[in-house]
Amino acid sequence: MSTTRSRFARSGKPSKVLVAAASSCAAGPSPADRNKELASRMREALAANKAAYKRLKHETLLFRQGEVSAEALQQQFALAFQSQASTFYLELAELLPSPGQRAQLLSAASRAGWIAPDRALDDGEFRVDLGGGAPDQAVSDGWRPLDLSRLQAAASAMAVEPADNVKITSTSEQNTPEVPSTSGGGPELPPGITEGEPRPAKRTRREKKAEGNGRMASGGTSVLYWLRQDFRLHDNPALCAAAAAAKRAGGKLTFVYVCSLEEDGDNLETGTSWRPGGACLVWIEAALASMDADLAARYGPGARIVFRRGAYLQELSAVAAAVGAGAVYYNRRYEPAMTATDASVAAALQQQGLEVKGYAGLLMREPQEVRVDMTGRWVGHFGTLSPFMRACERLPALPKPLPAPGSLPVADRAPAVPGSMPSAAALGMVELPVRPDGSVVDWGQQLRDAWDISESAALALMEKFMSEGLATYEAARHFADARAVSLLSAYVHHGQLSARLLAHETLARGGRELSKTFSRRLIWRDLAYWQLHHWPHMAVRPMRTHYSEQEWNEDAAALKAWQTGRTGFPLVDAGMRQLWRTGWMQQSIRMVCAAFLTEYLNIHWLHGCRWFHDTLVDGDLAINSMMWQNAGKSGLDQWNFTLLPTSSSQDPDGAYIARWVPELAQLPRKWLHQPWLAPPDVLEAAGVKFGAEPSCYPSRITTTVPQELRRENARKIAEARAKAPELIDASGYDVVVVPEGATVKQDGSKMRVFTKSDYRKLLSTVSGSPL
Ligand SMILES: Cc1cc2nc3c(=O)[nH]c(=O)nc-3n(C[C@H](O)[C@H](O)[C@H](O)COP(=O)(O)OP(=O)(O)OC[C@H]3O[C@@H](n4cnc5c(N)ncnc54)[C@H](O)[C@@H]3O)c2cc1C
Repeated sequence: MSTTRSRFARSGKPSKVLVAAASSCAAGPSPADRNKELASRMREALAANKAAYKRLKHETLLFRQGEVSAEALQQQFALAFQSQASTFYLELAELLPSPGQRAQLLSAASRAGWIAPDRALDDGEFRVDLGGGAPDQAVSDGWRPLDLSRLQAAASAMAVEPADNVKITSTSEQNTPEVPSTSGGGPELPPGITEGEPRPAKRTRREKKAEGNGRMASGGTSVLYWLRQDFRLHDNPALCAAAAAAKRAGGKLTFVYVCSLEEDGDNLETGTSWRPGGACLVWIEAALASMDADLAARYGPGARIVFRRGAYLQELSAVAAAVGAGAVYYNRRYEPAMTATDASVAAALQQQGLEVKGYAGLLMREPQEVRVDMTGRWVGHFGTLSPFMRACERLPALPKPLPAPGSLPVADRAPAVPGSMPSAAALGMVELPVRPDGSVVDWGQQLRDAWDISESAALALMEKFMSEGLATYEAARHFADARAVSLLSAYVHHGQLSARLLAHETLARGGRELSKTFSRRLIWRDLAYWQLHHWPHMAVRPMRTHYSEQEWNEDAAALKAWQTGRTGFPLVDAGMRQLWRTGWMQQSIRMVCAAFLTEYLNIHWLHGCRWFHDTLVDGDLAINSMMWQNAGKSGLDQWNFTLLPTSSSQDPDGAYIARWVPELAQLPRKWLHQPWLAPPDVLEAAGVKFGAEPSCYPSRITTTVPQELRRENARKIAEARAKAPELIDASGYDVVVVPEGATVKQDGSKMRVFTKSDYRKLLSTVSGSPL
């Protein structure tokens, strides 16, 4: 423990070095107001440092109590230190008046490892000058550590005043901390580093020597590209970097996929993370098969994927040894179990002498990058989209998406690694029940029939949406038949479509003007990951902690009816049947089904969350948990609208119901949403019979008036809230304890979250005390 403390003691100091650097930079020709601004930024940085220190003290205490592992604690230390330094440097650079000064500062920061090398490049004109080669080459150049003399040459070529008066204290010589290296792609990278190489660890003499001849420290020349949730060639930062590294070292690139579900999360019953559900596994298997074929067709047989089943570490080590790899590259994942797994695998591989590098390829903004600021102008409640969006806007612009590599340094022949499986299907990740007669029930076929699971299909669908759907999204996105939505969620979730590419395309095609809502959808996605990062238990525990006291119904029969689409409420049943058959539902229908379970049946949102996780092809721990928490009213947001299962606005002509609930297909549209109201002769003419037999449409599982059911649910929420007055503010709003690091200013403080007005009013009735 003392080592960790001393690490922080050293890493907590660099603000002094930064201050020295900053003041010498500011002492140049900058006007007085720049200095003022600089001083205030520095004060903020120092305050943030203090908050980080408090947080680390708390984490250390938890470590002593055995609640936090040594590894997690070390990561916290590394993050706290790096994030302060990185943010500070980047902000400081913005304030400097001349490109020469900026370049010097960023370059020094990059050499010291405080910011990613590509940030140093990202400074306007310099990027142009240094990225002058062929597109692939420019990309790979961009990832290399910078050489200051090259920057200075570039500056003088552009006749930029060399900033001689600026004396920058390079922290690399003075104060390189011995924090655990995150170059292993651990989850925690500093804000501001959205992609590129993580901060390099202090290089050994052997490594420095190896760099001279382009070889990796281990002596291997080849690179493993570890595929996970990034089944694509376009805009794939880890792939571009891996290819460039292998080219530099004169080695080959090998693609490897390891199936180790056990290490990706717990099973559905327990724990904070759930391994991918059944529908997602079907998708992954097909995505791997399609990518394997694409790779071979485009780059030759040497690009075929090596399929392994077993523990990540063991399998990656075995493949690395077999192909002579000295490095493993991958795009990061963000679910709690996955980040923990990745960090420990990376650390162990590094111990074996392999270079391990993680990149940001799944989200637009990595969760640890965004800090919400609730102190300025009020734009919305904590945890909702607006403050999060504002925090994202303060970050550097998103880098442009990368093209698919034109060529890859792969072997001439398909890799033959003993112990590998011949195909994705042979990994056996999808469990298929066997009938008594021995035949296999391939339930995944209906999903494969419903979707073209390939990168090319994702790109084609995006193009179709851009040219046909985007313009109508705003007005027609709520229709159940998905006439105006993109249908891209599963492709985005599994990394077959880059979120960053989708965002860039949307912007380029006038998305902001055509649909404010669609332009924000991917920010919602990042918000979900930000929530999961700060509330790692959000898949299993209410984020408003006092809601865990809520009394729910335990009604297995009702739950089963909901899952199988036999509730007797046609819109709910249509949605749940579509989910089972295709693994997908349009958002409003997901909301109708979710609200039906929680508000009308008063069944715990966790049951719904689990079912969706297992049956959705886009089943995403972060988004699914966020949406179900909100449906269950215990999330940071509460749905403040009524979704009646009998409403016809999502399916005005009843075609959606008729498609998925064929028992009602002949019923006139007027009665489709509430068939129990249809006169007997109409029912008879349409051939509709109510009953439990499969040929009949089920009778309603509840005949209580929906409004009364909702009132009852609200009463139960009020009772739970009344037990925790300390978590309710004077105006009746719930408060949550804000996790450290989630905001710019608030660390560990209590913050008000949006609370429906009827819940606020009801509370005083239940608790008997005026608010
Ligand atoms: C109870 C419930 C559970 C959900 N579970 C998931 C899930 O597990 N995985 C999932 O991807 N979406 C989930 N959603 C969000 C949303 O319903 C789907 O993303 C959307 O319906 C997918 O269709 P689309 O691609 O046509 O979306 P579009 O409307 O075209 O949106 C484009 C993209 O934006 C993202 N997006 C859209 N809505 C949201 C949202 N509310 N939050 C975060 N990102 C969003 C998705 O990546 C989507 O592909 C859930 C919604 C509800 C109400």
